[in-house]
Amino acid sequence: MVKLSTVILSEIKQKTTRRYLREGFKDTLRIFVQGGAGGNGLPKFGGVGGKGANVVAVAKENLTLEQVYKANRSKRYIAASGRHSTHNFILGTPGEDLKVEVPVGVTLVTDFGKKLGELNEENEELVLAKGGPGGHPKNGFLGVKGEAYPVKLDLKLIADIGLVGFPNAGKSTLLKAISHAKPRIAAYPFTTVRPNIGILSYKDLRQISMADLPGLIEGAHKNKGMGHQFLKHVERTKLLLMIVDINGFQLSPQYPHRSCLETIMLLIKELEMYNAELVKKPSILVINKMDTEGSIQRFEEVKDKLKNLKESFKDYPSEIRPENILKFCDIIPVSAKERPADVEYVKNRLRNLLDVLAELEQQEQLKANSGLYQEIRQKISEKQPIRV
Ligand SMILES: Nc1nc2c(ncn2[C@@H]2O[C@H](COP(=O)(O)OP(=O)(O)OP(=O)(O)O)[C@@H](O)[C@H]2O)c(=O)[nH]1
Repeated sequence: MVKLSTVILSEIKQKTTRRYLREGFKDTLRIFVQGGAGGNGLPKFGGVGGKGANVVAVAKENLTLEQVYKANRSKRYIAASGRHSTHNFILGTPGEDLKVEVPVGVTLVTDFGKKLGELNEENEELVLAKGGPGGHPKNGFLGVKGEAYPVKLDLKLIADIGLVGFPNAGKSTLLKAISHAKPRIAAYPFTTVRPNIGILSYKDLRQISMADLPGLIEGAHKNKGMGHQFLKHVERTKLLLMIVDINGFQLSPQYPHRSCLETIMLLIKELEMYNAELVKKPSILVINKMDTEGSIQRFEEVKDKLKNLKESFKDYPSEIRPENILKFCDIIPVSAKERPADVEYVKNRLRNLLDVLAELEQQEQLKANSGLYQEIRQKISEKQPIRV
């Protein structure tokens, strides 16, 4: 009996939710920064006070926001003041800058929404708060206070490709298959949240990174589920890989079942609601689960509709219809789970597309114009398969 119920339960239990979807997701950290005060001058001798130190952020690979937090739980970074001018040291010594190590990929924004900058390279530095000048004749020999305000550290993943799709579309399956089970877990903040990054390796040693960005569901723009939290990571990817199940999608029994075409429409809508710029990114559409029963017929039915999305979407109500139409550089039916050759083909096309984009970027042609997708499509078709 116990054995029977275990079997039944294991049948019912399809898969557990990903850990980072169950637990809270945090990829920002708010800190307080204060530049050091300038030292006072010495009017009697015309002495100038030392300048207050700056608070400087320094980018470090493999550092997480959690580590930043653990290194200083008070989250306060107050730089040293400059020394006062004295009889012995007429020129006060300036304070030594306070360096705050932060993860590569961080954007730094003040509470007033002012973007201080982003740090995308190892050891890149950014002054967060300037120290005040020392006291001198023009300020009455009184040292000035340093800048002080809270700063938000906002971490965005940097990957070449952003993999987006509704739950169960097969994102993890594809990522695992395409990166040959070498998924590297991103050094990511607050450890409970770890969007996966897979590395696609090619015979010529080229490596391409792909981030699996889960949590997107229908209605995410109304803050359903994880809302749009993960979509910010798409902003920094060079191309989008959208994946849908040929059989469509149903979030739960309370939600309507969406066909494959509707799923594509809703995905584009969600991207657009987050940031209309996202739908201008070069994208490839992967239609997954082509091994399932009836999939070939379903694909035949939808194939032509995918060629003209604008026309195919026009009769849907505006709440679910996107305003912008994403133009796919390629549409690929696959079985991520059952057919390694399909996965290899996708891997090839991604490489082709990234190569074409790099060429176009070099020629500074990558401007949003209607003929561009035609050109990209043509160029990737001319590319030879790459040995993967
Ligand atoms: N038949 C079939 N099943 C697949 C295929 N790809 C994925 N699946 C199955 O679909 C289910 C969901 O796959 P996942 O890779 O976890 O999907 P996901 O998009 O990462 O889902 P979330 O983790 O919810 O975001 C799993 O049971 C997979 O085994 C496929 O090509 N064919």
